[in-house]
Amino acid sequence: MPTETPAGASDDRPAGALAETLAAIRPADPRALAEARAHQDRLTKPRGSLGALEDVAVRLAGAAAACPPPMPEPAALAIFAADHGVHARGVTPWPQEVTVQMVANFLAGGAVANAFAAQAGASVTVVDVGVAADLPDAPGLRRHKVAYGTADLSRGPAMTREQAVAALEAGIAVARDLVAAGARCLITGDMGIANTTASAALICAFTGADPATATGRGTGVDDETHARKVEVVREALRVNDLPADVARDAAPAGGVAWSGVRQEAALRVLAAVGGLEHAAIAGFVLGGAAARVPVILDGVIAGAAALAAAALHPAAIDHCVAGHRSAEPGHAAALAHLGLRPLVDLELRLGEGTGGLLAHPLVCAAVRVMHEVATFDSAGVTEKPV
Ligand SMILES: Cc1cc2ncn([C@H]3O[C@H](COP(=O)(O)O)[C@@H](O)[C@H]3O)c2cc1C
Ligand SMILES: O=C(O)c1cccnc1
Repeated sequence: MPTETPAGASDDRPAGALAETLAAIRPADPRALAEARAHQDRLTKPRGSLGALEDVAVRLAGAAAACPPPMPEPAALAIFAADHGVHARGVTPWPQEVTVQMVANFLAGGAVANAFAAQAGASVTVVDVGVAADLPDAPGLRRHKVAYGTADLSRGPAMTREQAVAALEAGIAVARDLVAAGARCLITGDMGIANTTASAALICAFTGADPATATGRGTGVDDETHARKVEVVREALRVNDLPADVARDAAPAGGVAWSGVRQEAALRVLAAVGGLEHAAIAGFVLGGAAARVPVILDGVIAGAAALAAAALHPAAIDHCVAGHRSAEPGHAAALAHLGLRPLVDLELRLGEGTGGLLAHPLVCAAVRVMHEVATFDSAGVTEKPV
């Protein structure tokens, strides 16, 4: 993995599917945004009375470059599964084999994500990007294994640059295929024991947050394990030479145009402290954005991955909706940095895509208003005097 990037060297820009996807991403369309805002104000309701749902509908109009935007259904959930070398540091009480066991559970339809997906009418695809075991064939399983888990991010880079790019491109391919199969809304999901540690490290590197504030209790670790987890995140940032100025390099700065240097910094951070599922989710976000299909982000793992996607191309976030805010403290930091307001806040701390799935009916309702609600003119309702 390159540790230094010659400034502006175009040869170091990502090539292949990643480069093509980045080149295809367009920011929110200003005309559709303005039209959607104006349309909201003509509907038979007091201005602003649908609160954050109005913002969601306007956001999706900008993303689709169409007013009203297409209904975001059917939805497709992709659960990206991978293992983590940092598991060896005792950052979670759960054995690593729970990752592969939960993959089997998803495929059998027995997880919370399956129940919520059934409720939302969403399809479920499980993607092996880096589970530390071989999986038998099963309907609904996609194989994109890049490695049998990452290396320990507290001892050195978790991935090589090539592995990070391969996982990004796996996520891009999954998004492309789900859209080709008819999905009009993508929902991110994850499974990977120990992945809240990698999430915290990514959030610190991309936002400059301190490990003590960004590192949470994940599946519910005790005080002693939490203290160790914070130290492991600190070590990861030190060992991988990721001080606060790396975050400045890699993070989107208010819509500033992206550059090869920024992309290299983003790839370096992602490879150093990310998981294979984080890279794949970042690619999934980029793939949805390139296809102008909205992406509902799940919890802290998705938030960390979206920071990587934003660093690769800030406009990708124009196509995202934050499904919920997880109980993990780093998630709030990630959402604030991305400028995203979560739709649901139910103290969930599960992952798998559960928070994204719960938000899907809200996103649909917000868009349906744009399609079906009468205007003051069409319904003959008197507006309040100005
Ligand atoms: C049975 C079970 C099901 C899960 N489904 C999602 N996660 C969530 O918990 C894990 C992250 O927490 P930590 O960093 O503390 O290990 C991830 O696998 C995440 O998807 C689960 C965790 C468990 C144990
Ligand atoms: O925010 C999440 O998605 C989350 C939190 C704790 C454990 N697993 C996932």
